[in-house]
Amino acid sequence: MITIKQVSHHYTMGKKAKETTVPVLHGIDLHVEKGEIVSLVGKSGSGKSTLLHIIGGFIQPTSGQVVINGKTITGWDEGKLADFRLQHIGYIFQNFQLIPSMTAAQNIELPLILNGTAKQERKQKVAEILRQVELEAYPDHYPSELSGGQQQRVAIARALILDPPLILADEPTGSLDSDTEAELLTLIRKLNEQNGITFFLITHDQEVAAIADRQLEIKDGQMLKVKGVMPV
Ligand SMILES: Nc1ncnc2c1ncn2[C@@H]1O[C@H](COP(=O)(O)OP(=O)(O)OP(=O)(O)O)[C@@H](O)[C@H]1O
Repeated sequence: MITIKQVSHHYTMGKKAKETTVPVLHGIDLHVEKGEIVSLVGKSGSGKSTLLHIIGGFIQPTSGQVVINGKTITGWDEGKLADFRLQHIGYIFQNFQLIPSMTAAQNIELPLILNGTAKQERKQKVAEILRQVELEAYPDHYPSELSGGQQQRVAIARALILDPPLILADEPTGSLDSDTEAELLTLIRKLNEQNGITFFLITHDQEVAAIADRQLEIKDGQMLKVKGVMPV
């Protein structure tokens, strides 16, 4: 599902004459099988988010190759990447990133509008996914009228609505208390087992890392050690 070959990345900062480079990732190799849950842990600044953004095609690596669901996305233009993301990748973020002026149902419906799904089918799919994340009683609530856990379930429903085979999550439980976190982890496991969705999760949290089939650790931009099998 994800193959990363010798990916390195540095950011460039400052004005042209005084540019400095910030090296972040160094020769990363990584392979995630379809249907796996893989977690990535590492200290702040170790390069986790940069790697996630590279996997999602938001950042082109300085060197190396990224293959997602059989497609080598390295070097693609933004339009092609945006289409690819819509079909293949769902995102979940720590701060949910819901649109505050839209209800739960409207937030979830948005990707369906973007991909041109007809209205009746949209309504049907939103109702179905609201059931799956156990929010059928809250379609008309705005994000500010929902708890943190409910907001994150709306975000998960939005990530799932186009049936992507892969979900990338950046600290998905970072804003939740421990009970809500446990509920969310159960939901992730259920979605993995029932729908076969592959999850790649960045986390600081051992509870989250523990639900993964495999746990990767990054230190100073290099893959450190792997619980289970080797990353490639
Ligand atoms: N746009 C940018 N320009 C310059 N440097 C950046 C940029 N984004 C990140 N960095 C630097 O790259 C390094 C890795 O950042 P990254 O966000 O990938 O780390 P992280 O492991 O996700 O950290 P955290 O756990 O704190 O979110 C850091 O030193 C950061 O300052």
